[in-house]
This record gives sequence, C-alpha cells and structure tokens, in this order.
Amino acid sequence: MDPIFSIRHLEFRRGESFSLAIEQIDFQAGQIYLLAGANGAGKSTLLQLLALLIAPDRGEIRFDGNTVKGAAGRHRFRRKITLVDQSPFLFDTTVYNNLAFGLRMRDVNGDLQRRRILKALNSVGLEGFENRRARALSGGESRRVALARALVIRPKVLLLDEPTAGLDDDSLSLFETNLAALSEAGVTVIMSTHDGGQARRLNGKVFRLENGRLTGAVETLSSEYCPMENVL
Ligand SMILES: Nc1ncnc2c1ncn2[C@@H]1O[C@H](COP(=O)(O)OP(=O)(O)OP(=O)(O)O)[C@@H](O)[C@H]1O
Repeated sequence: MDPIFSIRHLEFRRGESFSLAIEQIDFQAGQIYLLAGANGAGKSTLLQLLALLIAPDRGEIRFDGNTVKGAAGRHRFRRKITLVDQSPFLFDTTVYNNLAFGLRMRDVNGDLQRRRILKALNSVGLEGFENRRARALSGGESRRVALARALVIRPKVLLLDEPTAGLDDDSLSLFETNLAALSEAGVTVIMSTHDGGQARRLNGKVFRLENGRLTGAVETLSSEYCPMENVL
C-alpha cells in the first residue's frame, strides 16, 4: 500500500545550533507512530514539518500520493492533517464554539455539527462540558478539549505533540483507547512521547530521534513485549 506520508532527504535548520536531517520515512495509513527522544531532539520540529506549518529547507514531503509544493500545496493538504500542539491554544469562548470553529470552516452546521461535537466531547470524557468556558478549564481538561477539537474534524492524519503529558490515569487510558479506535478507522496517528510504556500499549512503531537525526530502524513493538519500555 502507498504510504500516506513520505519524507525524502529532508533538511530543516533552526538557528545556528539545530538541524533536522532525515533521509527517509514512510508512514502507512492507519498506523500509530511514536516519536521518541530527549528534550530538543527534534520531535516537535518534525511534527510541524509534517503538519505543513513550516517548509523544509531541502527535500520532499509527499502526502497521499502528491508532492507537497510551495505555500499553496501546504495550504491545500493542511485541511486533512491536524496537529495538536504541546500547549494548545483555546479560543476564549465556550468549549462548544472551540469545536465548532473547524466544522464551520468545512460547512458542517446545524444538527450534524451539534451531534459531531457532542460525540467528540463524549469520546474524550468531557460530556456536559459544551457550555463551559474553555479558558477556565484545568490543564488536563484543556488538553482533552484540544484533542476533541482535532477529532471532530476527522483528519486523515492526527499529529500529537506529547498529548498525554499531565493526564491522569483514567484520561490516559481513555485517550489511548481513542487512538486505537482511530487507527482502526484508518486514521494515521503520529505522536511524540516521553512515556516509555505507550508504544507497547498502542502497539505503535517507534522512531527515535537524537540531535535531529534518526537513530536506527523503526522498532515495531508487540503488545506482549516491550524492550523500549524503560528507555524511551
Ligand atoms: N521556534 C524555534 N526557533 C528556534 N529554535 C527552535 C524553535 N523551536 C525549537 N527550536 C530548537 O530546535 C531544537 C529542537 O526542538 P524541538 O522542539 O523540535 O525538540 P523536541 O524533541 O520536541 O523537544 P521536547 O521533548 O523538549 O519537546 C531545540 O534545540 C530547540 O531549542
């Protein structure tokens, strides 16, 4: 099967001291991928490149069979890709309106809009939160709103930057159940994490970054055995 995302000879420099250089990665549809590595290794930078928010200095990104070219290309494909940031920005309005924004842009209105929003809130354990003010939520609740806001638009690719940092055990478990369901529904999930057990629990593939470079091959983890558990 053709990969949903391919990277070839990718290079991106940040200031004097950091550069990301990745020769090749293929991401297959419906898989879960985890980006591992120390602080500053380049995980967020790679996610921003995949989200088509920044352009590489060199190399090629292919999405869904197309080479992404220039600002117009990035803009065109961005609608199918969603990045949930490390510190998600929520609009200063209700939770409902935060989720409705992306749907309105896609002409999803009325009853359908309401049903999809309530379902997305439900799936992150925030039923009943629709009229709450988004800026008055706790850190963990805010992250779950940001995730629901990403889910509600049904992206082909969901990019998550350390999405589970600060979640309590119940929320973490619900979140991981959601990711597994999304992957079964064909959504590609690419997320950075410092949680060593996550790759095993999600049966994900791990790419490890070190100083902007990939170290070694992809590691596929079975659900029974996780050699990476303590070292991610
Ligand atoms: N906007 C920016 N401008 C300049 N340099 C940046 C910027 N964002 C990140 N960097 C630098 O790029 C390098 C890679 O950072 P990045 O955020 O991609 O790492 P990370 O692996 O996601 O780290 P963490 O685990 O701490 O989130 C770091 O040296 C960082 O200081």
